[in-house]
Amino acid sequence: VKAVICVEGNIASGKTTCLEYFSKTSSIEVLTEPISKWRDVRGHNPLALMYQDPQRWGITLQTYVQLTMLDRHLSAVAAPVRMMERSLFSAKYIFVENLFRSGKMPEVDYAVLSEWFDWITANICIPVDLIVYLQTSPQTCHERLKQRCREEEKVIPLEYLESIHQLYEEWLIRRSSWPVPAPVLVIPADHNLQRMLHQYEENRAKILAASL
Ligand SMILES: Nc1ncnc2c1ncn2[C@@H]1O[C@H](COP(=O)(O)OP(=O)(O)O)[C@@H](O)[C@H]1O
Ligand SMILES: O=c1ccn([C@H]2C[C@H](O)[C@@H](COP(=O)(O)O)O2)c(=O)[nH]1
Repeated sequence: VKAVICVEGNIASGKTTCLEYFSKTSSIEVLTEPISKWRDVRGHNPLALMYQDPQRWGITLQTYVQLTMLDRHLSAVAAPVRMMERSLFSAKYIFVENLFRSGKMPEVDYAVLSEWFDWITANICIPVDLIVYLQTSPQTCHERLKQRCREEEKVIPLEYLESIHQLYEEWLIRRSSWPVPAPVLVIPADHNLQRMLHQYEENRAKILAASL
């Protein structure tokens, strides 16, 4: 039986580090976010453009994110357990929603993206068995983001991470915004690396149980 686990969390919450840890398990295959594609589609960088001018380029980035995430979800599974970074769902429920709610996405762009998303989810089966939510404070993410130093992300203020955090909490904890496609395992993720790895080990059985 194959299982799909999506690792969700704010920007720089530690998702890649978590996936890297579990990639050492032979029964687990890991799919990281297609961010290299978002930074280079035929020589263009829609991620950088979006941060520079979200009003103009938000729909461009999010259309491409939606395509590349769909491609990830539909790619052939090669191991008993698949762990992937984020999902088609968070692209829409967190990032598109954030652009729209903050007034940075025109209503018509939001409508077109929503029509696409609704069509995809109504016509294509996107199986998810478990969501692992790395729950952090926006301050922690802000510090880790500065430390990581991705060129495109230098313009991200703390307020942006606070909005993303609120949307994640509404979706996965308060469950007041959008449908949650799978059970949620919450892992507090403000701790240092050593403690985080220890917590991943403690949660290993629960995570792998998704494949039973
Ligand atoms: N528990 C931790 N404590 C301190 N720094 C961390 C921790 N986990 C990850 N980092 C660092 O924070 C940055 C963001 O982590 P990363 O795993 O890339 O997050 P994400 O994939 O969620 O954006 C990286 O520089 C990483 O080395
Ligand atoms: O739908 C999306 C998904 C991601 N992004 C942005 C947010 C970050 O700048 C990167 C992803 O980096 P992580 O460190 O893996 O969180 O891409 C977006 O704008 N829209």
